[in-house]
Amino acid sequence: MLNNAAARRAVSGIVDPVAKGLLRIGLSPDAVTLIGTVATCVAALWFFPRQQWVAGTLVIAAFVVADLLDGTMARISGRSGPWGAFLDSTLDRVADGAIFGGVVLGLALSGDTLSAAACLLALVGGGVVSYAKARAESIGVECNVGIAERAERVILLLVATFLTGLGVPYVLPVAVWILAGLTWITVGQRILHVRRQLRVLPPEDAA
Ligand SMILES: CCCCCCCC/C=C\CCCCCCCC(=O)OC[C@H](COP(=O)(O)O[C@@H]1[C@H](O)[C@H](OP(=O)(O)O)[C@@H](O)[C@H](O)[C@H]1O)OC(=O)CCCCCCC/C=C\CCCCCCCC
Ligand SMILES: Nc1ccn([C@@H]2O[C@H](COP(=O)(O)O)[C@@H](O)[C@H]2O)c(=O)n1
Ligand SMILES: [Mg+2]
Ligand SMILES: [Mg+2]
Repeated sequence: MLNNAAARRAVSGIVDPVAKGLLRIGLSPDAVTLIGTVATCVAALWFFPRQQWVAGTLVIAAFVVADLLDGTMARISGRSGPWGAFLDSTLDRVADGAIFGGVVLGLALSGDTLSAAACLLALVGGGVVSYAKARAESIGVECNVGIAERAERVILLLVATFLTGLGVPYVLPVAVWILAGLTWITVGQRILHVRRQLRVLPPEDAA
């Protein structure tokens, strides 16, 4: 839903100048992908298991935007390519594992094992959502569909962790169940989408 041209245009006024600045100081798109992932993982696995929700959210939010910056840097500098696409997508899965895994640990260690289980369901579902897209693309089918793509999943979880840190009750347990539901609905949407596309494609085009 958010991974579209309109959403990207809306943030480009901030993202583009920052991307140009990072290129000017000599950082490469790959370095930003890597730094963003490592910093996100360290922050998620340090703050969230300790239930330091506000600090964790703010640090992760600062570094997860590296995912918007790296592609912009690659495009501006004419370095977009299959290697960068592979690295970006693969490291997204690592960052998601750390963010959602950190929340699973935080919830479980606080004694809320039911919410921890819901968050685990959302984590596994998120992996399946992304796998479905990668596998669809490998057989020649575009699969940019679904109610809860990565941007929605990350933003919903981070808003919930932030509000929880501010003391708003029930928001994280409710959010992780909603996330688990929306994520698995997205799995279903992608499976149906691929099925429909393969029905309209001649067999030789769906390799
Ligand atoms: C009550 C209010 C409290 C507020 C508390 C603070 C909460 C903070 C919440 C959010 C802030 C952080 C927002 C960060 C958003 C980044 C999300 C993101 O993942 O963006 C990347 C996304 C897709 O990028 P890719 O193409 O690189 O990734 C693809 C994706 O992983 C696919 O996964 P799937 O969907 O299948 O599961 C893979 O399949 C695919 O392989 C992979 O390539 O990009 C977008 O979606 C673009 C639009 C995002 C718009 C987000 C709006 C962000 C809002 C605020 C950001 C502010 C920007 C400021 C920049 C400052 C720079 C220093
Ligand atoms: N290190 C990188 C990261 C990304 N790319 C290219 O950008 C595309 C993703 O763009 P986002 O704005 O969603 O990050 C990706 O498909 C690559 O083409 C790159 O080249 N190098
Ligand atoms: Mg990116
Ligand atoms: Mg990425």
